[in-house]
Amino acid sequence: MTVYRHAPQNPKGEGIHVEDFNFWYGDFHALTGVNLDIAPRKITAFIGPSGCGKSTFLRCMNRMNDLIEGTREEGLMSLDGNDIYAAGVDPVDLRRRVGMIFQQPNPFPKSIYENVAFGPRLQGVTSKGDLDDIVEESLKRANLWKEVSGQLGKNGLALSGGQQQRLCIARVLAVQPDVLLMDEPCSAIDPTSVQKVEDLMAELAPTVTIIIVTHSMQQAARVSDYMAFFLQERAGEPATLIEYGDTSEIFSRPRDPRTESYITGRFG
Ligand SMILES: Nc1ncnc2c1ncn2[C@@H]1O[C@H](COP(=O)(O)OP(=O)(O)OP(=O)(O)O)[C@@H](O)[C@H]1O
Repeated sequence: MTVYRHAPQNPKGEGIHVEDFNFWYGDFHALTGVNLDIAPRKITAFIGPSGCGKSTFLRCMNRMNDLIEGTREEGLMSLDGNDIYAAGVDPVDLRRRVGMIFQQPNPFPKSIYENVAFGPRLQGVTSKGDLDDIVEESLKRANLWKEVSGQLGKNGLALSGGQQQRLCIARVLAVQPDVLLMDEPCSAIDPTSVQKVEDLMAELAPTVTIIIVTHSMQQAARVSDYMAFFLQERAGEPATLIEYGDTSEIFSRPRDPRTESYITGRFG
């Protein structure tokens, strides 16, 4: 089954383009016939019931699933016109351009400074002045600078959960990604921190393409420009994209009755 749904206007061919994409974990066909274009420098939310492949699809976008043995994909997925699964693409380089934030904050057991400087150092930045500037700018972009500027030597793990999540965001921003993948980034942090992460997403969106997996319809409504609804209709069958479009339109006029059932809380 191939489902093609409304794609945002994207005249320059930028952003992530997906065509008839399928994905398998061993024999299990997890995703089928996904077609969509992710708008550059906007916020797109992936929604759907548990197990409908949202995280799987997100992880395909920076080839994180390559790290799981026995996985396989078919179809096209490109970033700014370049096939990310083409031979010769270095997944490590791809993951610098397409950074990821997980549900559980996962700072390194190092200082705040070293967490943020880690990626730039790997990229060959050695000057202390340059690293200081990158650390400060990244922490500012992640809305954490004011809280930690006087204690950059403190262990990242000693921060609160919400601060740790923003530290992880600063660590990703330090290598200047084009895309930020966020897999339920707010489900393990307190409400005040949720607000800070959502504010920061809005601040970053003009420069970074953001894709967020969320179980919260309220969060999807608050933060996203576009929304994609995934569904696995029957156990054992692959999930697929059911509806995709402008968030406010999907909430006010869903085109598919299954989307309407989900957003009105009738299942999932
Ligand atoms: N590493 C894995 N190996 C095998 N199957 C997997 C693996 N990860 C996920 N799956 C299966 O793929 C399907 C999609 O899972 P996925 O985690 O992508 O869904 P999801 O929509 O993100 O779910 P949730 O909202 O609960 O996080 C599920 O049937 C899941 O059991």
